[in-house]
Amino acid sequence: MNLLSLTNITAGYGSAQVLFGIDLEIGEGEVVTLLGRNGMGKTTTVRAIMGLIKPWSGEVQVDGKNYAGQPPYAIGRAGVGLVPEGRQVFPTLTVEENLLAAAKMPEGRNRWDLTSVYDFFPRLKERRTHLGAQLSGGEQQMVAIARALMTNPRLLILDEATEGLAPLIREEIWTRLATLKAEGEAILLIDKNVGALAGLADRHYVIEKGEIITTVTAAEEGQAITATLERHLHL
Ligand SMILES: Nc1ncnc2c1ncn2[C@@H]1O[C@H](COP(=O)(O)OP(=O)(O)OP(=O)(O)O)[C@@H](O)[C@H]1O
Repeated sequence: MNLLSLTNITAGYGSAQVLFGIDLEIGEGEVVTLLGRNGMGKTTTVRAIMGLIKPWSGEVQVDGKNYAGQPPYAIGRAGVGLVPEGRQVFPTLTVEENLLAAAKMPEGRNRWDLTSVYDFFPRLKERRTHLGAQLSGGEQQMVAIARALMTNPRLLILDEATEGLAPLIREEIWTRLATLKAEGEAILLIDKNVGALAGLADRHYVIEKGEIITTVTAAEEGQAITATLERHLHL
């Protein structure tokens, strides 16, 4: 059974339809991307998964149970953690307060706590008493990821995790994600860039105008994966 399975999701804002039947699956420990140019419906798909908007139709299943239309805490409790677009770190809370605000240890899942996220991101330990507003973009991104990890998710969803970051910090984030993958964490990466993701992910979904137009499997494409993805993305 899939960890997450989207079936024929349609959704939009007001009367404007944005998603036209999204099908997407993620298995335990799989790393999958959702790639597409600006405005194609990536963030809307994430919002539909997380219960931040109500899908017009279709199912959002976790372990075969449908959560479509349920509030965000329900999908969170089921084991899905989000690193939102724009990071959304609380500016007037310290790093540590940001992390503790999210902390959760659902039954049987206790990999992450303050100590282990500080081991994972030593920079955050150094900055633990600094306010969110005082952090660099890269540090804020680390807080956003660490905060999602503090919920001990089985599936981590990252919406444009490295947008606007300097290349070196971007590399560091990808390295951390590769470590999570090696530990068996399932990850859904949303992005516009294919370069770094091509090597990290098992499978790629390409979204265009609210529909998945193709699925590309890393194993099948081998070295040619970046070129294949760029062709599908019309880059
Ligand atoms: N809150 C909103 N209200 C109305 N329309 C919205 C809202 N959010 C997004 N849209 C519209 O929905 C469409 C898809 O947007 P979405 O943010 O899902 O795209 P995206 O693929 O994530 O792109 P980006 O990379 O620019 O974030 C766009 O036409 C956008 O203008």
